[in-house]
Amino acid sequence: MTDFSLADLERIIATRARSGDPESWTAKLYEHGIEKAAQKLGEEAVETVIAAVKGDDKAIISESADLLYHWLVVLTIAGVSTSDVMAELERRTARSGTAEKASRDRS
Ligand SMILES: N=c1c2ncn([C@@H]3O[C@H](COP(=O)(O)OP(=O)(O)OP(=O)(O)O)[C@@H](O)[C@H]3O)c2ncn1[C@@H]1O[C@H](COP(=O)(O)O)[C@@H](O)[C@H]1O
Repeated sequence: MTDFSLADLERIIATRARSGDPESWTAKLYEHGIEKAAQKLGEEAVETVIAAVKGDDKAIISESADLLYHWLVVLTIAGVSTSDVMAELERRTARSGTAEKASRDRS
């Protein structure tokens, strides 16, 4: 069990993104812009899917960490915060996913 949260990593990423440190992967992605960061996010998503399909728990953990890190970098560059996403997820707790999909299919 750990106390480390996505909000903690989000704060680290925000600082590192603007650090200008040549050793920082976060700064490198930030300087390249949203397309490069989004491309890395997509690659890590695919690697997570492959790990899941293989049933490789160790790889699922490692690829999920890569995925969440790159997701946070994309959010940072886009100027969207995790609390915006959490507010949307909280809003969705009011009804089930299948009910939500059914309401969209009717409209
Ligand atoms: N959590 C991460 C994190 N996860 C992944 N990565 C980097 O993301 C890059 C992924 O690149 P690649 O796709 O080439 O790597 P890969 O997928 O492992 O390689 P392949 O499987 O494709 O061969 C690597 O350089 C990883 O080191 C991360 N870089 C940084 N962080 C966090 O961000 C903080 C700041 O990092 P810097 O900005 O680098 O100082 C760190 O202290 C960490 O807390």
